[in-house]
Amino acid sequence: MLRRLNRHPPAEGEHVLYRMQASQRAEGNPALEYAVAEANRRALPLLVCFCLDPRGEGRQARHLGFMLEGLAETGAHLADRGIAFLVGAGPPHEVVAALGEEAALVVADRGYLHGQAEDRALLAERLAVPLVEVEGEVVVPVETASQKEEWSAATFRRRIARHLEPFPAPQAQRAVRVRSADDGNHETLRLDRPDALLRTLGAAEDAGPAAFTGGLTEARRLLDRFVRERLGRYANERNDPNADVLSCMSPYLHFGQISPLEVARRVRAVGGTDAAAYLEELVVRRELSMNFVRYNPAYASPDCLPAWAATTLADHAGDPREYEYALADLEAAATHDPYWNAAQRELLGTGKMHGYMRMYWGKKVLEWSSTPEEAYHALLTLNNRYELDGRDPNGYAGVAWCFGKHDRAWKERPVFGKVRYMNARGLRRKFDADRYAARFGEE
Ligand SMILES: Cc1cc2nc3c(=O)[nH]c(=O)nc-3n(C[C@H](O)[C@H](O)[C@H](O)COP(=O)(O)OP(=O)(O)OC[C@H]3O[C@@H](n4cnc5c(N)ncnc54)[C@H](O)[C@@H]3O)c2cc1C
Repeated sequence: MLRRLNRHPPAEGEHVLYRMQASQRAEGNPALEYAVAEANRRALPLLVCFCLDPRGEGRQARHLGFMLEGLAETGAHLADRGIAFLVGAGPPHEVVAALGEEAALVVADRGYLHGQAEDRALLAERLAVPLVEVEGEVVVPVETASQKEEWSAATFRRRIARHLEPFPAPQAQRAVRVRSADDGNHETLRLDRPDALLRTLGAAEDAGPAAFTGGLTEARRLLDRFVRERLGRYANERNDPNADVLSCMSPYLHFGQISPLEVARRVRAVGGTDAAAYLEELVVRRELSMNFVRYNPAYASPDCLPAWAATTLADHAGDPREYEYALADLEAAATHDPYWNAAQRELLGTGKMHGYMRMYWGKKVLEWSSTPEEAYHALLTLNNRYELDGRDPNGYAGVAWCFGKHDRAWKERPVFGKVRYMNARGLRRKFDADRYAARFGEE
């Protein structure tokens, strides 16, 4: 999906500029391919720029390190294609606007969070040339799938299904007509010295590195392993954290290091129940999250909740809590619950908590906080600080789900009201929770 973000007439210029933000890859990237086509049409070189923004609050070295690994590979792939990759530091609308002064056209990709949309709006204002946005982080463009906020996965599934047959085609890759990779005319930060960059960006180092290496090559290696060794058990075992059947695509999707369409097509080619269960998560659930942040301006607070959930939580706001923990206790995995602590330790140690435990983890914080607002804040803080895939539409939707979003009312009970409840007994029924607790037990 293409969208003009300002009304400037076509401009003469020395190059076409692609401002890479959400789609941090040189393959399967619709914004990049559109920019190549536009540069070729004008017989101009294409420059790709990426902006490291030191204003990013509370970002951990683990996120930035993973991102820089991916960007280094992307830079090398772009160079192979004859395209210069310029990395700058500073507020994006300033860095990109400066490079855009001599551009005939600026192209942007599309992230859905408020900060990303605001960046593009500021850039559209600053530039004196046309700015075009190209959507590439979804299988079905968000406004094509639905024109409004969807109530649940069931309502969204029906809408998006109409656009999945025939299944969207992969992005064709074009050669550039005019090379820019070796003109040496532009300044760029060196990605081969990530430590220096992390210092420049003021990244916090509380968490230590995550257990994943960034970049498309690693994403494809994991995807390949998933399809060969794990997909066949996905439908039955994806809710068992001891089974190790997940794809681990979320960090790579979050940073746009692999195309969601590439992942979807690879799995779909296998077919069968397991592939269908996976596509339900990757396409329906993930793109429902994009729908949520696109259409619900309050996605980062309990104000986003449906009326029934807000009402029932308010009705039970005064219920006594059996346990109450402050953010610091939660962060330190210092609760009375060995399963919850194990989940928090998995997160701290690896940068990725198992998906099934994320639900339990969120529900318990709601149960153990003095107010739903405090619980909401604690969950988003921990999720965004430690999950490698945090600060993502999926994270906002996942936290909101713990408070009733995209869900229905259940039997009423203390603290939760009619919001779905989870307990340790339920975990033990589903899988060997003690084995999981031992795996991520205290040292
Ligand atoms: C409280 C809570 C917080 C969460 N925070 C995040 C987050 O910050 N970032 C994030 O990407 N996901 C988040 N999720 C959703 C989900 O848990 C993760 O996407 C999944 O565990 C990632 O691991 P994977 O790639 O190995 O998953 P797989 O099971 O292999 O799934 C493949 C892909 O499908 C998508 N997917 C899977 N489950 C969901 C889901 N429930 N909702 C939406 N998309 C899904 C993801 O893109 C994932 O990469 C959260 C869920 C909850 C309940």
